[in-house]
Amino acid sequence: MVTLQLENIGARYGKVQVVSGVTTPLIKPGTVTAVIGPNAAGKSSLFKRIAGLAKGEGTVDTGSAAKQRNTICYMPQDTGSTAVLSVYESVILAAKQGSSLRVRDDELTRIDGILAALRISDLSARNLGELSGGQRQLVAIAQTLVRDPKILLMDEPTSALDLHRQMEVLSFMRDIAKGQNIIVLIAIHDLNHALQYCDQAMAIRDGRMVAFGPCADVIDSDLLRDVYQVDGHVEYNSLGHAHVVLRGPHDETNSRHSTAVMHNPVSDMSLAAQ
Ligand SMILES: Nc1ncnc2c1ncn2[C@@H]1O[C@H](COP(=O)(O)OP(=O)(O)OP(=O)(O)O)[C@@H](O)[C@H]1O
Repeated sequence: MVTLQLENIGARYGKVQVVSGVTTPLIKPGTVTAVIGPNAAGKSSLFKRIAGLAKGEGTVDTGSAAKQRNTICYMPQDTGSTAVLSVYESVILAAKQGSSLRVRDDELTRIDGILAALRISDLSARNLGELSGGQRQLVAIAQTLVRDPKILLMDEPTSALDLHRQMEVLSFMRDIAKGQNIIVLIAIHDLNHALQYCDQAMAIRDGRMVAFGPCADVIDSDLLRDVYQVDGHVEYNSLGHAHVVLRGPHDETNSRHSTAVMHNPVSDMSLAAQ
């Protein structure tokens, strides 16, 4: 069974340390975790470190999936490609990465299924260079999914998508996590989407994890103020769905609040582990 646990994870570029001391509780299969935090907080760097693409200290424990092929797949934020390939060719190459180039019928069926689920089958014969930003992002999602990862790290996978597609893709990712019993981590700026589609949230600020737990516990007015420097709160609508209501940028000079981060990552983690 795949699990994910980070122990004292750091990430650095050369001598510059950008992530430090990230320790999580055991992340279970079948869950979607939102990785949230402001620009330059270290979300992408943490993903790269987990995927082995950035240097740094600490241990990434993936449970019994450790030795399987494609245990961890990272879908980067920048999905631009200038390769002279059709969409279908690029997805086949992604599926065959690191193995024989012979493509079996069942693999083609699986690729067709993923393209259909993302509603991009009609793009199959198009060249990558001719696609819109949103279309390229959907192809990148397909390229990641066909590798059949056990742990999927998606860096702002919906940033170029229209509202309908954003909801469709996030709902699809949640279904895949539950249906295939895999672990999905999504770096995301839209806190309402995190509340709606993710089971739990990890908040990063200045390269450190400042909270981890169920979304409704992590995303609150303290987090908005201390991590995002905005004033606001979380409300529940008649369907019981939580959503963030923002009042505006937090003005420190008019505030009697402390700027200390209110979440205690350790107590939040114990809450998450219950
Ligand atoms: N290749 C690199 N070389 C040097 N510094 C880098 C590199 N990539 C990122 N950084 C720095 O690491 C810090 C964290 O960046 P990172 O991309 O991890 O943040 P992020 O939380 O994903 O931000 P965003 O929400 O803006 O995408 C930033 O200060 C950034 O400038």
